[in-house]
Amino acid sequence: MRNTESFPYRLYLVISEDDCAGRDILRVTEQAILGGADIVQLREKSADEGYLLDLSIRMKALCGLYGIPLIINDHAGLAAHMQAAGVHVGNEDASPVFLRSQEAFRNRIIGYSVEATEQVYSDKALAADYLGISPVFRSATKTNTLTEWGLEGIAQIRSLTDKPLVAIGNMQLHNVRQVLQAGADCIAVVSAICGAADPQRAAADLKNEISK
Ligand SMILES: Cc1ncc(COP(=O)(O)OP(=O)(O)O)c(N)n1
Ligand SMILES: Cc1ncsc1CCOP(=O)(O)O
Ligand SMILES: [Mg+2]
Repeated sequence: MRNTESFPYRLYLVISEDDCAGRDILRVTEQAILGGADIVQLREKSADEGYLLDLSIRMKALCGLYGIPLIINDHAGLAAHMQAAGVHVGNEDASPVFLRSQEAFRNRIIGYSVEATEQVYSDKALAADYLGISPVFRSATKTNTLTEWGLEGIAQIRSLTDKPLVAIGNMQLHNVRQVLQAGADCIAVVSAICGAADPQRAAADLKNEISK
């Protein structure tokens, strides 16, 4: 049986200030939540430490108002320090095995990106709460990627693990149905929400498609 009880989320907003087309990141996040995003990841790749801490605290307060978990990308120390719901790490980041051994992460969500088949049944994947299928389709938002998994890749990963699977990479209204049918549990989105003229509407349309 798939283990989605520990990770019941279906629409995952991944966001940075740069993704918001000049709009306020907190406002875009709130609109996405109002539209149906049920988990949020702050993914700032180049913000300085002090600024990132301040922004994460404001994001956590906003998410807290709606009972939405905040995941911090890459920065495990920051996630623990500010008591975020969890951290997302890839293959260049802290290992999920190491993080899980730390008291601070025993009860926090750890997400891990899978970029190659052998990673799906690795110790890192076993230690994680969900696996990011990274990327499902090529995306202009993140270009330093390895495998474009496609629908066949999702089905292959599904056959190898019961971990909750988060599909990321060019997730759009027209492909989420097939992505879920192929075996993903959750859809993670940057540009289709953050770059939309109406982020709330875009999130609501995606959530509606996911919930069909
Ligand atoms: C949900 C989700 N899946 C995959 C990623 C990618 O993480 P990573 O491979 O560490 O790359 P960066 O995001 O750090 O550039 C993600 N962030 N979220
Ligand atoms: C962070 C990340 N990890 C794999 S693809 C990607 C970017 C997804 O962005 P978009 O939803 O705009 O394609
Ligand atoms: Mg990373």
